[in-house]
Amino acid sequence: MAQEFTVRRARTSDVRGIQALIEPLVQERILLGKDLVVFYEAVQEFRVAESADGEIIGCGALHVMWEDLAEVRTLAVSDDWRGAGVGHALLDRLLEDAAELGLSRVFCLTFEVPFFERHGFADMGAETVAPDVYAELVRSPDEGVAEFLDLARVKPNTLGNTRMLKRL
Ligand SMILES: CC(=O)SCCNC(=O)CCNC(=O)[C@H](O)C(C)(C)COP(=O)(O)OP(=O)(O)OC[C@H]1O[C@@H](n2cnc3c(N)ncnc32)[C@H](O)[C@@H]1OP(=O)(O)O
Repeated sequence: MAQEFTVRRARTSDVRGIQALIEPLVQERILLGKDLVVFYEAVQEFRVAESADGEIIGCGALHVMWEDLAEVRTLAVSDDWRGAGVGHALLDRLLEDAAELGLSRVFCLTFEVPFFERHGFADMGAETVAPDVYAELVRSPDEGVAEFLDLARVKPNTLGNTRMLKRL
Protein backbone atom coordinates (compact mmCIF):
# COMPACT_ATOMS: atom_id res chain seq x y z
CA MET A 1 0.00 0.00 0.00
CA ALA A 2 1.28 3.47 -0.87
CA GLN A 3 2.35 5.53 2.13
CA GLU A 4 0.08 8.53 2.60
CA PHE A 5 1.22 12.11 2.90
CA THR A 6 -0.06 15.59 2.12
CA VAL A 7 1.71 18.69 0.82
CA ARG A 8 0.70 21.98 2.37
CA ARG A 9 1.88 25.52 3.07
CA ALA A 10 4.39 25.61 5.97
CA ARG A 11 3.41 27.06 9.34
CA THR A 12 5.72 28.77 11.81
CA SER A 13 5.34 25.69 14.05
CA ASP A 14 6.96 23.59 11.28
CA VAL A 15 10.20 25.61 11.26
CA ARG A 16 12.06 23.54 13.85
CA GLY A 17 10.98 20.36 12.06
CA ILE A 18 12.26 21.77 8.76
CA GLN A 19 15.59 22.65 10.34
CA ALA A 20 15.91 19.17 11.88
CA LEU A 21 15.07 17.60 8.50
CA ILE A 22 17.79 19.42 6.62
CA GLU A 23 20.49 19.35 9.35
CA PRO A 24 22.03 16.01 8.22
CA LEU A 25 22.13 17.34 4.63
CA VAL A 26 23.89 20.50 5.81
CA GLN A 27 26.47 18.31 7.58
CA GLU A 28 26.98 16.43 4.30
CA ARG A 29 27.34 19.80 2.51
CA ILE A 30 24.41 18.95 0.20
CA LEU A 31 22.30 21.88 1.41
CA LEU A 32 23.32 25.25 2.78
CA GLY A 33 22.76 25.74 6.52
CA LYS A 34 20.64 28.67 7.67
CA ASP A 35 19.94 30.25 11.03
CA LEU A 36 16.52 29.65 12.57
CA VAL A 37 15.62 33.31 12.09
CA VAL A 38 16.18 32.97 8.33
CA PHE A 39 13.71 30.06 8.22
CA TYR A 40 11.08 32.07 10.10
CA GLU A 41 11.55 35.00 7.74
CA ALA A 42 11.18 32.68 4.75
CA VAL A 43 8.30 30.57 6.09
CA GLN A 44 5.88 31.90 3.46
CA GLU A 45 8.13 30.47 0.72
CA PHE A 46 7.99 26.96 2.18
CA ARG A 47 5.79 23.97 1.46
CA VAL A 48 6.01 20.86 3.63
CA ALA A 49 5.03 17.23 3.21
CA GLU A 50 3.32 15.77 6.27
CA SER A 51 2.75 12.08 6.99
CA ALA A 52 -0.64 10.77 8.15
CA ASP A 53 0.65 10.88 11.76
CA GLY A 54 1.64 14.54 11.52
CA GLU A 55 5.41 14.22 11.01
CA ILE A 56 7.20 16.67 8.69
CA ILE A 57 8.79 14.31 6.15
CA GLY A 58 9.78 16.78 3.43
CA CYS A 59 10.13 20.45 2.63
CA GLY A 60 10.94 22.79 -0.22
CA ALA A 61 10.87 26.52 -0.91
CA LEU A 62 10.45 28.83 -3.86
CA HIS A 63 12.43 32.06 -3.58
CA VAL A 64 11.57 34.86 -6.01
CA MET A 65 14.67 36.60 -7.41
CA TRP A 66 13.35 38.77 -10.23
CA GLU A 67 10.20 39.61 -12.18
CA ASP A 68 10.34 36.37 -14.17
CA LEU A 69 12.74 34.31 -12.07
CA ALA A 70 12.72 32.19 -8.90
CA GLU A 71 14.85 29.51 -7.29
CA VAL A 72 13.80 26.15 -5.83
CA ARG A 73 15.73 25.83 -2.59
CA THR A 74 15.93 23.62 0.49
CA LEU A 75 14.12 20.72 -1.17
CA ALA A 76 14.59 17.69 1.08
CA VAL A 77 12.87 14.46 2.03
CA SER A 78 13.65 12.45 5.16
CA ASP A 79 15.66 9.27 4.60
CA ASP A 80 12.78 6.97 5.60
CA TRP A 81 10.52 8.48 2.92
CA ARG A 82 12.88 8.66 -0.06
CA GLY A 83 11.63 7.05 -3.29
CA ALA A 84 7.94 7.34 -2.37
CA GLY A 85 7.07 10.31 -4.57
CA VAL A 86 7.34 12.96 -1.82
CA GLY A 87 10.08 14.95 -3.58
CA HIS A 88 8.18 14.98 -6.87
CA ALA A 89 4.97 16.09 -5.10
CA LEU A 90 6.79 18.94 -3.36
CA LEU A 91 8.50 20.07 -6.56
CA ASP A 92 5.17 19.95 -8.46
CA ARG A 93 3.66 22.19 -5.79
CA LEU A 94 6.57 24.68 -5.97
CA LEU A 95 6.21 24.82 -9.76
CA GLU A 96 2.47 25.48 -9.35
CA ASP A 97 3.37 28.31 -6.97
CA ALA A 98 5.79 29.66 -9.59
CA ALA A 99 3.09 29.64 -12.28
CA GLU A 100 0.63 31.35 -9.89
CA LEU A 101 3.19 34.08 -9.22
CA GLY A 102 3.51 34.71 -12.96
CA LEU A 103 7.12 33.54 -13.21
CA SER A 104 8.57 32.09 -16.40
CA ARG A 105 11.94 30.69 -15.24
CA VAL A 106 12.83 28.55 -12.25
CA PHE A 107 16.45 27.96 -11.26
CA CYS A 108 18.01 25.30 -9.02
CA LEU A 109 21.50 24.34 -7.97
CA THR A 110 21.68 20.61 -7.34
CA PHE A 111 23.44 17.25 -7.31
CA GLU A 112 20.07 15.58 -8.19
CA VAL A 113 20.19 16.16 -11.95
CA PRO A 114 17.93 13.28 -13.23
CA PHE A 115 15.31 14.13 -10.58
CA PHE A 116 15.07 17.74 -11.79
CA GLU A 117 15.27 16.71 -15.47
CA ARG A 118 12.03 14.76 -14.98
CA HIS A 119 10.39 18.10 -14.20
CA GLY A 120 11.77 19.80 -17.29
CA PHE A 121 14.88 21.38 -15.78
CA ALA A 122 18.01 21.43 -17.96
CA ASP A 123 21.65 22.32 -17.35
CA MET A 124 21.73 26.09 -17.96
CA GLY A 125 25.36 26.07 -19.08
CA ALA A 126 26.65 29.59 -19.58
CA GLU A 127 23.15 31.11 -19.82
CA THR A 128 22.90 34.37 -17.94
CA VAL A 129 20.67 37.45 -17.83
CA ALA A 130 20.63 40.72 -19.74
CA PRO A 131 23.33 43.15 -18.52
CA ASP A 132 20.76 45.58 -17.05
CA VAL A 133 19.17 42.77 -14.99
CA TYR A 134 22.61 41.45 -13.98
CA ALA A 135 23.51 44.91 -12.67
CA GLU A 136 20.41 44.81 -10.42
CA LEU A 137 20.71 41.18 -9.29
CA VAL A 138 24.35 41.56 -8.31
CA ARG A 139 23.23 44.05 -5.62
CA SER A 140 21.40 41.29 -3.72
CA PRO A 141 23.06 39.96 -0.53
CA ASP A 142 21.26 36.62 -1.09
CA GLU A 143 23.50 33.54 -1.59
CA GLY A 144 21.03 31.95 -4.05
CA VAL A 145 21.14 34.98 -6.33
CA ALA A 146 24.95 34.85 -6.23
CA GLU A 147 24.79 31.16 -7.13
CA PHE A 148 22.49 31.90 -10.06
CA LEU A 149 24.96 34.54 -11.29
CA ASP A 150 27.82 32.07 -10.60
CA LEU A 151 29.77 34.70 -8.66
CA ALA A 152 33.27 33.81 -7.47
CA ARG A 153 32.38 34.30 -3.78
CA VAL A 154 29.92 31.34 -3.85
CA LYS A 155 32.11 28.95 -5.87
CA PRO A 156 32.68 26.75 -2.77
CA ASN A 157 28.86 26.23 -2.63
CA THR A 158 28.47 25.49 -6.33
CA LEU A 159 31.39 23.06 -6.63
CA GLY A 160 30.16 19.73 -8.10
CA ASN A 161 26.58 21.00 -8.37
CA THR A 162 24.73 21.60 -11.63
CA ARG A 163 23.03 24.94 -12.28
CA MET A 164 19.68 24.03 -13.83
CA LEU A 165 16.81 26.05 -15.28
CA LYS A 166 13.22 25.29 -16.20
CA ARG A 167 11.07 27.47 -18.44
CA LEU A 168 7.39 27.52 -17.49
C1 LIG B 1 17.57 22.71 -5.16
C2 LIG B 1 17.72 22.19 -3.81
O1 LIG B 1 17.03 22.54 -2.92
S1 LIG B 1 18.85 21.01 -3.47
C3 LIG B 1 18.56 19.61 -4.39
C4 LIG B 1 17.63 18.61 -3.91
N1 LIG B 1 17.81 18.15 -2.57
C5 LIG B 1 18.81 17.33 -2.17
O2 LIG B 1 19.73 16.97 -2.89
C6 LIG B 1 18.69 16.85 -0.73
C7 LIG B 1 18.86 15.34 -0.61
N2 LIG B 1 17.91 14.60 -1.41
C8 LIG B 1 16.60 14.44 -1.09
O3 LIG B 1 16.11 14.94 -0.07
C9 LIG B 1 15.73 13.62 -2.03
O4 LIG B 1 16.53 12.60 -2.58
C10 LIG B 1 15.09 14.42 -3.19
C11 LIG B 1 14.35 15.65 -2.63
C12 LIG B 1 16.10 14.87 -4.21
C13 LIG B 1 14.09 13.49 -3.87
O5 LIG B 1 13.09 13.14 -2.94
P1 LIG B 1 12.28 11.77 -3.03
O6 LIG B 1 11.06 11.92 -2.21
O7 LIG B 1 13.15 10.61 -2.75
O8 LIG B 1 11.89 11.77 -4.58
P2 LIG B 1 10.78 10.91 -5.28
O9 LIG B 1 10.44 9.69 -4.47
O10 LIG B 1 9.66 11.78 -5.64
O11 LIG B 1 11.56 10.50 -6.59
C14 LIG B 1 12.79 9.78 -6.53
C15 LIG B 1 12.69 8.51 -7.32
O12 LIG B 1 11.77 7.66 -6.67
C16 LIG B 1 10.93 7.01 -7.61
N3 LIG B 1 9.52 7.34 -7.32
C17 LIG B 1 8.84 8.44 -7.63
N4 LIG B 1 7.57 8.35 -7.22
C18 LIG B 1 7.47 7.17 -6.59
C19 LIG B 1 6.41 6.51 -5.93
N5 LIG B 1 5.20 7.06 -5.83
N6 LIG B 1 6.68 5.32 -5.38
C20 LIG B 1 7.90 4.77 -5.48
N7 LIG B 1 8.94 5.35 -6.11
C21 LIG B 1 8.72 6.52 -6.64
C22 LIG B 1 11.30 7.47 -8.95
O13 LIG B 1 12.05 6.43 -9.56
C23 LIG B 1 12.15 8.70 -8.72
O14 LIG B 1 13.17 8.71 -9.66
P3 LIG B 1 13.57 10.10 -10.39
O15 LIG B 1 14.05 11.02 -9.31
O16 LIG B 1 14.67 9.71 -11.32
O17 LIG B 1 12.36 10.62 -11.05
